[in-house]
Amino acid sequence: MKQQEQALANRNEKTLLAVLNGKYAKQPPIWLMRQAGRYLPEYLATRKTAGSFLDLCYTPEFAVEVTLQPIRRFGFDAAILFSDILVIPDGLGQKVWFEAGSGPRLDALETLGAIDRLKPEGMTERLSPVYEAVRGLRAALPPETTLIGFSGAPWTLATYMIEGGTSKQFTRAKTWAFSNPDGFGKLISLLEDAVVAHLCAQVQAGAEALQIFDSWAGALPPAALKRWSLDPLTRIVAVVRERHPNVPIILFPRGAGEFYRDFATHSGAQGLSLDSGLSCRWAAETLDRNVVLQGNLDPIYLVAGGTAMEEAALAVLEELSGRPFIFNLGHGVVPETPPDHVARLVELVKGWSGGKD
Ligand SMILES: Cc1c2[nH]c(c1CCC(=O)O)Cc1[nH]c(c(CCC(=O)O)c1C)Cc1[nH]c(c(CCC(=O)O)c1C)Cc1[nH]c(c(C)c1CCC(=O)O)C2
Repeated sequence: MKQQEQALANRNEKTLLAVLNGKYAKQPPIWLMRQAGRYLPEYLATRKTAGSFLDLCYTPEFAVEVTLQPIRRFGFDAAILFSDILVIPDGLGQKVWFEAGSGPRLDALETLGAIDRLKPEGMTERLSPVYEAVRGLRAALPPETTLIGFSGAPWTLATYMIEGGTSKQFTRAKTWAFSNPDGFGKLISLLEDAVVAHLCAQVQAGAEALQIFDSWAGALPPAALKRWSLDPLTRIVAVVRERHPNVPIILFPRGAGEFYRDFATHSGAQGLSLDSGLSCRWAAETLDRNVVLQGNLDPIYLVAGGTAMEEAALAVLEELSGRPFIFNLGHGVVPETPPDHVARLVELVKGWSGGKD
């Protein structure tokens, strides 16, 4: 191939997809959880025009715009659809709203009987603006940028639905799970189907890779973590992969600790997103080499910036880059993050030359 054509082909190759399919890249691709959001002045401006947070999620034109903002600014290798995990309960007919300062609020499920009032039929129709945004993004994104669709995991969604919002102890959700596992299992099973439907609809609209967030996996003790996080996610991966064998799936079982080993060997996922609590060296040495690792800089290093951030990012690169790897944070970008620090991080990862040939 002539040099010019080769350069063009390389430019159009989606590095992140190639890595998720097991290809080693000397320089790892980079994207960040919550790369769109309140740390960007342009997000705050769009947010003001859009009305409520859910209006922003459900207006394809605005959702496309805020998804593209961090791509324009930083040239990340992937765009993650701008939406929220709580569109699933909203689409199931449970009331969801966002209050400034106190995070998401839901009309909590008070009894197991409330599960029967959820409306799984018609959910994807109600969420059609989300899929419309995915379609718009595929048309708007540069050819080298991978489009990631996402969903919350059944356990994490169940915590919000039962607690009525964010929780510290998860007393109500865990009490249901521990004292009436059969009844609680009905909710998890309904959510498994909803997650599969939501992910497949995103793929049909053009999502090229998927990430499932189990943000509160770490709140469960071992036997419950297996039953309510690992097992449902394994079933979801199997069904989605059967329908869409070429779409890689990344799981993020935040706080799952040594269970990351089981996620690597048993879930069937192509990628595993590491939280910041895990040692990169431990992960590199322990986790099955068939799974692509993603992570895991502590997001507060991005607030600190300077040499502290640079040294921590280099340590992640050095310890994880010997295998197919995607640079990311261990959790989402926080609103206090100066955008300049993000620019510096991207420059550092893109300019890194320590990877093995
Ligand atoms: C648990 C969870 C939620 N939402 C999400 C998770 C899983 C990841 C994680 O653990 O953080 C996932 C999520 N939420 C959002 C995205 C968009 C894509 C991206 O990552 O850029 C994604 C992938 C936008 C958002 N979701 C939310 C915002 C802030 C809302 C605003 O603009 O006022 C954004 C940009 C609101 C939200 N939504 C949720 C919470 C707890 C909050 C309030 C906390 C906060 O304010 O950061 C639920």
